[in-house]
Amino acid sequence: MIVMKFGGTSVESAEAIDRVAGIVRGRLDRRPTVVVSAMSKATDQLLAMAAAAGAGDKEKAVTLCQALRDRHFGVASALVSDASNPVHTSIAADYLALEQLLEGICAVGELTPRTQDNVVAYGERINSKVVAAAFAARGLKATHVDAREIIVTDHTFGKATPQVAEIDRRLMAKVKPLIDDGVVPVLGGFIGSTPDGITTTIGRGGSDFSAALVGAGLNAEAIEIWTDVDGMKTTDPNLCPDAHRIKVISFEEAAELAYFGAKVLHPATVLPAIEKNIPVYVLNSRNPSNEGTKIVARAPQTRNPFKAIAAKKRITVIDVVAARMLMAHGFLRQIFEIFDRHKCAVDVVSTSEVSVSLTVDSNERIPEIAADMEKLAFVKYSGRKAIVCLVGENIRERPGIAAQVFTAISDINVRMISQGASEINITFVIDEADVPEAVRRLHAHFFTDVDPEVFD
Ligand SMILES: Nc1ncnc2c1ncn2[C@@H]1O[C@H](COP(=O)(O)OP(=O)(O)O)[C@@H](O)[C@H]1O
Ligand SMILES: N[C@@H](CC(=O)OP(=O)(O)O)C(=O)O
Repeated sequence: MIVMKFGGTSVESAEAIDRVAGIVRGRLDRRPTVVVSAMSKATDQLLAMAAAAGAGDKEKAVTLCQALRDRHFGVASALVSDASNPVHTSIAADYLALEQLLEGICAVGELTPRTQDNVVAYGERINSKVVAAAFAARGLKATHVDAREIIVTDHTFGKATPQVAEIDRRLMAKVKPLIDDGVVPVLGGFIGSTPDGITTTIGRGGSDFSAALVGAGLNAEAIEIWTDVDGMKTTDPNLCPDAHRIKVISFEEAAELAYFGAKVLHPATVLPAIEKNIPVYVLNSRNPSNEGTKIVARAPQTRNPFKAIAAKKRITVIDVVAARMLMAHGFLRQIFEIFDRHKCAVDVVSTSEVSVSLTVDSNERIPEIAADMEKLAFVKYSGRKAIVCLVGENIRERPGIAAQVFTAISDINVRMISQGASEINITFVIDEADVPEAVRRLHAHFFTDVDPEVFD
C-alpha cells in the first residue's frame, strides 16, 4: 500500500487532474490511497471570501464565491462530460450551502475560527469529489471518502490536532476494506472534524500532514508527495534557478528545511512517517519519471557540508531589554508565558546578559504581545526580517563552517545567529530585502561542486 498526495499545483486544472489520473493508473499495483489538496489558490480565495463576509462586504464575498464556483464547475465538466454524473449535483449542493454560510456570516457580522474552517474546508471537500469522479470517468475503480469521517481532531479551529489512535481505527474500519477490494480511496487533505462532527482544518499546508497520518495509520510502504518541482532542491528554485535536486535527505534535515521555509514539504509530515520508518518521496506530477527526493531516517555521508538553504520571510524580531533582570530567576519563563498566552510560536532565540531577542512569524498580535512585555522590560520590535537556514547533518564534525558562511555574506547585516541543538543547521536573521542576494551567494559558495551520489 502507498499513499499518494497531490498538492494544489498538481490538481489546479482539468489538464493537471487528467495527468494525476495517469500517474495513479501507473501505480495501481501498489494499492494507492490518494490525498488531494484544494486547487492551487482556492484556499486563499475561500479565506478571502470568508473575511469579506465577516467584514459585511456581501458583494465581494459573493463575487469571489461565484468565481471559484465557475472554476470548479468548469474543471468538473471538462473532466466528467456526463451531465447526469452525481458529482455535478453534489458540487451545486456544496455551493448552495457555502453561499448560505457566507450570507449567515454577513448577517452576524462576525467570522469565528470555527466558521472560517467551515468555509475553507470546501476547497478540499469539493476538489476531492472532482478528482474521484475524474478517476472513475477514466475507468479507475475509485471512491470519494469524506476525510472528515476519518481525520478526527480536537477543537483548535485553524490548526486542529489530529487524534491519531481514533484516526488509525477509522482508517482500518473504513479505508482499508476499500483498498482490499481494489478500490482507490480519494480523500481531501487539510480537513478533519471533531468527534462531535464539527469541521476543522489542521493548519496551512496541512495536506502533507494528512497524507502522513493516512500513510502511518495504514502502515503504508511509502508516502509520495506530488508537487510541481523535481523534489526538494538545494534552495528555492525561484531564487536560484540552478538549484540542484537532492536525491536523498534525512528526516531531520527535511524537517528543519520545511520549518524554515522550504515550502515544498510540510514539516509535520515527517513526524508520523519517522515514527513508523516509512520513506517519503517528493515527486513532480509534471515530470513523473524523475526520481525526486527520498526522505529517509539516516542520510548518507557526503563531501558537501550542507544539503540545502531555506529562507523564511515575514519574520518580526522582538528585542526585550531588562538591565540586570534577564538572568533573574523566572524572567525568561515570564517572557515565554506571554508568547504562550497569545499562542505565538517563537523560532530563533538569542540572549545576552541584559537582553533577549526572539523571532516570531509577523502577525497582528505582536503589538499586544509587546504591550504585555512592557510591564516587565523595555521592548522593541521590527518586521520585514527573514530567517535564513543552512541545513546539513555533515556540519556536526566540521570546524570553520560558520566562518565560511559569514565570510560569503560579510557585507550583509546579520541580526541574530543561532545553531540549533540538533547541530544540523546554521540559522541567522537578515533584512527580508537581502534574502535573494544572501541565498544566491551562499548557494554559489556551497553548491557549485556537488557530490553526484546525493545531488543531481
Ligand atoms: N528547497 C526547495 N525545493 C523545492 N521547492 C521549493 C524549495 N523551497 C521552496 N520551494 C517551492 O515550493 C513549491 C512547491 O510547494 P507548493 O506550492 O506548496 O506545492 P503544492 O501545491 O504541490 O503543495 C515549489 O514550486 C517551489 O517554488
Ligand atoms: N489547501 C491547503 C492545504 C495544502 O496543503 O495545500 P497544498 O498541498 O497546495 O500546499 C492550503 O493551501 O494550505
